[in-house]
Amino acid sequence: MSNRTTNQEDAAVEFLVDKITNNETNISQAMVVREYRKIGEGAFGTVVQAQLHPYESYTQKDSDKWAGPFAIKRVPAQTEYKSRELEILRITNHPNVIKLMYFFNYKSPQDHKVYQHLAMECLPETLQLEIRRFTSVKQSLPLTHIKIYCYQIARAMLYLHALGICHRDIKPSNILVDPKSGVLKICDFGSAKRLEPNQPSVAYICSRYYRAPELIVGCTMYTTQIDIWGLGCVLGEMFLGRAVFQGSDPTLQLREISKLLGPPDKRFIFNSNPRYPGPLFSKPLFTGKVIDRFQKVFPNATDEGYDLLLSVLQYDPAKRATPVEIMAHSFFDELRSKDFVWYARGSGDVASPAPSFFNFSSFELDLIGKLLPKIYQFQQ
Ligand SMILES: Nc1ncnc2c1ncn2[C@@H]1O[C@H](COP(=O)(O)OP(=O)(O)OP(=O)(O)O)[C@@H](O)[C@H]1O
Repeated sequence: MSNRTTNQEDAAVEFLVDKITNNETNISQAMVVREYRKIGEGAFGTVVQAQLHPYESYTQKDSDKWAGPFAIKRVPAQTEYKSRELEILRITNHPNVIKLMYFFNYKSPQDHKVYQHLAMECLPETLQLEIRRFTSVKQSLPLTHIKIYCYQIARAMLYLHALGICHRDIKPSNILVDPKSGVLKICDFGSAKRLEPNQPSVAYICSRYYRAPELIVGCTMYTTQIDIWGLGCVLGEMFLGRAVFQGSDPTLQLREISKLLGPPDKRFIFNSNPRYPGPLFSKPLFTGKVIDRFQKVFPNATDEGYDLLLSVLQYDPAKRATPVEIMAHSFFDELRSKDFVWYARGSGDVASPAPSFFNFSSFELDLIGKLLPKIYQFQQ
């Protein structure tokens, strides 16, 4: 076959790649790639839906050997920044983290540049789209959906953070969901990094609305707790239907945060970055208690919801709840009930099977430790 052909029947593009590596077996072989739908476009790459076929049996056109569908992310190869994504996806293996199935490099016949391709399992939607679907009809996500999604984000973070991996770009468009099964997986490890203790990292990371306050003031010695701030922003967005802190420029982002949390403590700013040159926003922008402010901003969040939001949206990263504390929070007690039922979007009044929330690996059990009876209380 020619290197790149267009199949008229379904307008798919097919091309042969000499060496495609299976992430699980590490075995490489020649395969035909059939790309048939663009599903995402980011700052760095394109994501297409595709299938793969071993080249050796390719002539049996209608054989059942087409594997997929996969989501193939294509980014320019050999930039130090992007090679981390492959490195990280090669070592991660968790129900709430997107799984890498195959990877390969391929020289584009258009611009003759080499692109790295990551073929991942494909989920139907992003959390961003799911939130929008409800806001477009002036609703917010049902409370049970908010719980199952937030719990799975925390579970992914427990795993990633224990490996030292900080995602650094948590936001609803980097969270994939299957609204039929309720399964959630974190994707886009293009900004992720293994943080080493006492090693600085760039502060200019993470999308503006989801940036932790320490990043806004230029802290370079941050921890994986910046992802917990992102979780708090995503949780708030699920209640609200729109991003909670929408700063119109990077420094005004801190002002938006202070409208909900009150002014940042000067010590917090100094500890984050003693040379922070920006505005301190030390004047209170509302009167009354912070909890009253939360109740006003998130009228439908429930008492447990306020408590969880307050525990994660903390200026001081050391005071922010950890992933295991979040998983054990009473906000998720409904999920632990043996009578738990939920109704997937579009399922009418037919109850849907719940995703597996508690199928912990021994690695996770070690991390959970003493909190296991709290996380798993009603099922024992
Ligand atoms: N495994 C997947 N399954 C389904 N859709 C996916 C998958 N991976 C990515 N996408 C889609 O492609 C979009 C872009 O992917 P990704 O965020 O990894 O790329 P990016 O270039 O880093 O984007 P950005 O610059 O917006 O962060 C996602 O928002 C999502 O819509």
